[in-house]
Amino acid sequence: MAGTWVFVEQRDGNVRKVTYEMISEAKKFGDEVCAVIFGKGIEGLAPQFAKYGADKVYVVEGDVFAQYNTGAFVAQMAAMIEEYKPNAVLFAHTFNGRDFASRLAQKLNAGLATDVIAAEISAGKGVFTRAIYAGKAFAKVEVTTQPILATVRAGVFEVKENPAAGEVIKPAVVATQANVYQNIIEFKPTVSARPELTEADVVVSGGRGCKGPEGIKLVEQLADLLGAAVGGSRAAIDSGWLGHEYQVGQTGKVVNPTLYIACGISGAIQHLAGMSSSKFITAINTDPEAPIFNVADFGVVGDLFKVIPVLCEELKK
Ligand SMILES: Cc1cc2nc3c(=O)[nH]c(=O)nc-3n(C[C@H](O)[C@H](O)[C@H](O)COP(=O)(O)OP(=O)(O)OC[C@H]3O[C@@H](n4cnc5c(N)ncnc54)[C@H](O)[C@@H]3O)c2cc1C
Repeated sequence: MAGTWVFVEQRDGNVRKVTYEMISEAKKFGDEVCAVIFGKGIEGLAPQFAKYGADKVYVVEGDVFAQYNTGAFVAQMAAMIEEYKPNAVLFAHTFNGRDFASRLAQKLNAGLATDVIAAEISAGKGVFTRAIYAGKAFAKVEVTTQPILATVRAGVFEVKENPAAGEVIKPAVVATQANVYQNIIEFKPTVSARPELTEADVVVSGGRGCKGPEGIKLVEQLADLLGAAVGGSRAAIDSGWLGHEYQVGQTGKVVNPTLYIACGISGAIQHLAGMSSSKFITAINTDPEAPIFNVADFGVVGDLFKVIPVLCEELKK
């Protein structure tokens, strides 16, 4: 068994940055690195993976792969693993990546490390660091079955250019419509000019302290001046001030930006689970005892309705 495979996370030909992060990191393990892409009309994407170090690109085209669906993707990947025998397969720790990797692990009876933030992979052994207890502690887990499977958190590994051959390989397509047991009837993406929450370099989030849509508007203004994504605590989401897709935390999205600005968010453990690995954390909160200040690099004890407008004015200068 040889080679580290990286499953390409893409939708409609838009490749998520975490794919390049995984390819760049995989180079460190000294083994052959292969990108694996499933989709329809995606062959043109193949050359871009070579730039970051893909020695080979497995391209699997077909109608059945037009949208992510568990049955067909698992059947196809399992057949390819059987044929090519990679040492490890990495997936993005996204909703689809989590679904895919866990179902594949079950089918192959293989070990899976999830939400990985550091990895060491050698022949037959993968040692991974992952956050546990909502980010309060870190566990090192060893996967000893083959292939080694892992889902990787976005934003933890650096993207590095490292040109490689990128030889395109077209494996036999074995998945058919018979493997599809749920159809996506309609897909409506949220249209936003802001960066995608899990990939943004800066995230500005609002919590219950925003007190309503007016406070959230201030958060959005600050985000737009910084070219940032908007996020929210569950309290803000449950109050209906932001859609569910904005929730950061244990039951929402995990973000890992360079800068996370928490506005009117107390810092409950379930919220920290989604943002505590941000490189720099800033908090605006009226309560100096708020737990968010325990993880903040920089904090403003103050009323967000006063602090954010001043910040916005400064940023406009
Ligand atoms: C199983 C489970 C899963 C959960 N998953 C998540 C999750 O994924 N994400 C998540 O966020 N939560 C999650 N929660 C909820 C979590 O426990 C907290 O209830 C939630 O994060 C609190 O949101 P908040 O910080 O906005 O509100 P609060 O805790 O009410 O904090 C509001 C903060 O705003 C400050 N404030 C008030 N007025 C102002 C002002 N004018 N200016 C500045 N600051 C002000 C206050 O001092 C306070 O610190 C989960 C809970 C459970 C049980």
